[in-house]
Amino acid sequence: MTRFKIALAQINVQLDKNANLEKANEMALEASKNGAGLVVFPECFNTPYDTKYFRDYAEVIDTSNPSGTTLMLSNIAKECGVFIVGGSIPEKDPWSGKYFNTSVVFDNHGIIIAVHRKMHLADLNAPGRVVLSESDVFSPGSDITVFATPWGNIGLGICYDIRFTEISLISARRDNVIMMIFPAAFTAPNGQMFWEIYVAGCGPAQDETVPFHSNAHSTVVGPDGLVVVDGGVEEKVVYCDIGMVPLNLH
Ligand SMILES: NC(=O)CC(=O)C(=O)O
Repeated sequence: MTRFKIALAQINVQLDKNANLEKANEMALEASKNGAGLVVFPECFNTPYDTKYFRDYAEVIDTSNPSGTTLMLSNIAKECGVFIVGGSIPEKDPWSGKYFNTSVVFDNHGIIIAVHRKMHLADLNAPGRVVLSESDVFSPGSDITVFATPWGNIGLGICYDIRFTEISLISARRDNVIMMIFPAAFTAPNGQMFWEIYVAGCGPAQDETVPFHSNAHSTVVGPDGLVVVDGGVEEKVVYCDIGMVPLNLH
């Protein structure tokens, strides 16, 4: 895989849409100066994440004649020479009158190369923490989205979509993606459950004398993405104390 740097612009989203757009511009410029080839914004990066704002902040997304936030992102991508995954914005479809939670992707010339409408809407009911139903406003999208980059194909979902692993599986198997990107506005602590997990893989030992040449290297990767244990190639039991890498409990 060709190497590239991704930048995740963790904007502190404000009520003022223009302030959010200016911040996006500023962070993309900084990211491109720091060598990023791809910049990602959060879910609803131009709108406070609350159903009471979605209709008022919604914009039409006309891919052949971009305007508003979409035009601004296109210009940033062009000026900075970076690919942009435009987080998501509330979209109003002028034909159906429906609203969608939509991510627009741009190449480094500012051309729109993908549009993803969130397929799985977050209807959250945790009294005292969060009670919010996206489906009060948004309609679900229907398509799995993959876009091509110089580094390989990349799959795209929005926040709650991550819970439905079929999206990632189909993108990996059908479109051979090198990575999945999920702009998100996870509530705490839900995000932690989806982004900070241990993964363990256990393979057979290597044996040069048989036709099947196993990779071996049974591995545990921690929630920080670092390899905690690599079992090498010999036959052995590989142990790992799970919980050694603390979850990030902010
Ligand atoms: N924005 C979301 O989709 C929120 C979500 O999924 C959560 O659990 O929080």
